[in-house]
Amino acid sequence: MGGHAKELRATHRAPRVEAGRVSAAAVTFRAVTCRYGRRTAVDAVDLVVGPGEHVALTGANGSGKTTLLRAALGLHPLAGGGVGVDGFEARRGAEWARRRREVAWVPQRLTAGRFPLLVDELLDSGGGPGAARDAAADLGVAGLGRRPLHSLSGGQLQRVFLARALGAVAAGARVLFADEPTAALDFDGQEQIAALLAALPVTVVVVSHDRAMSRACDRVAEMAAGRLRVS
Ligand SMILES: Nc1ncnc2c1ncn2[C@@H]1O[C@H](COP(=O)(O)OP(=O)(O)OP(=O)(O)O)[C@@H](O)[C@H]1O
Repeated sequence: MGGHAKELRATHRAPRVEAGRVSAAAVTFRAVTCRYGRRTAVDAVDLVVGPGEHVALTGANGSGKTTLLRAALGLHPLAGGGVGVDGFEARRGAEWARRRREVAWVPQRLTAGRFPLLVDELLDSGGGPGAARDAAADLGVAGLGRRPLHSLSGGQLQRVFLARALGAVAAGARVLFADEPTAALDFDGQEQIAALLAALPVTVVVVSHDRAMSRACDRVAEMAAGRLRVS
């Protein structure tokens, strides 16, 4: 673990998520390959993330980071390889559904559009409604519960999705995938979220172009043109 990560973990506690009540799982990406039509977006990626380890996934735009995480959740088909959580590789629909309960998820490109959900309804959908609402309060979006998602600003929406994911962790998810969770946040928000994720006692894979986030992680893995370079 890097010195900065240790320091952050020592000084910040994730809100309402107690270390003793959650456990972390290993995540194993094994020769993961994904395509869009004939174009290969993720090319035989191998990565082992230990239980409780925090890995920042960086790399140029279009290098395959989002596709890799979506494939690990069953949201993009695998053209080859597999993704194990504590050694178990999902294959069938029900197994992917279980995977999405095991792995808390902060998606990228939070365009709620006209999606007809209220903030509270989204918070309640992550499996840990009470903890998600507590996290929403800690993240400064508690007062937005009756607002439709499409009426929020980008940063507010990002905080709501983070709160939902923290609720899922409190409810037992042992892994968190977050795809650019600070992209829409102000500077204070970026620091707050980097510290908050650093304090989480679960396995974390976070896509980020934000150096504070990379520094708060144990390790950086860099994607380039669909391939992975681990430092
Ligand atoms: N729906 C899609 N249809 C076709 N090609 C796609 C689609 N989504 C992504 N791609 C392509 O797959 C490749 C990887 O995209 P991906 O979104 O995984 O990259 P990324 O590293 O997450 O990028 P960014 O940092 O910009 O978010 C890119 O070449 C992209 O153009």
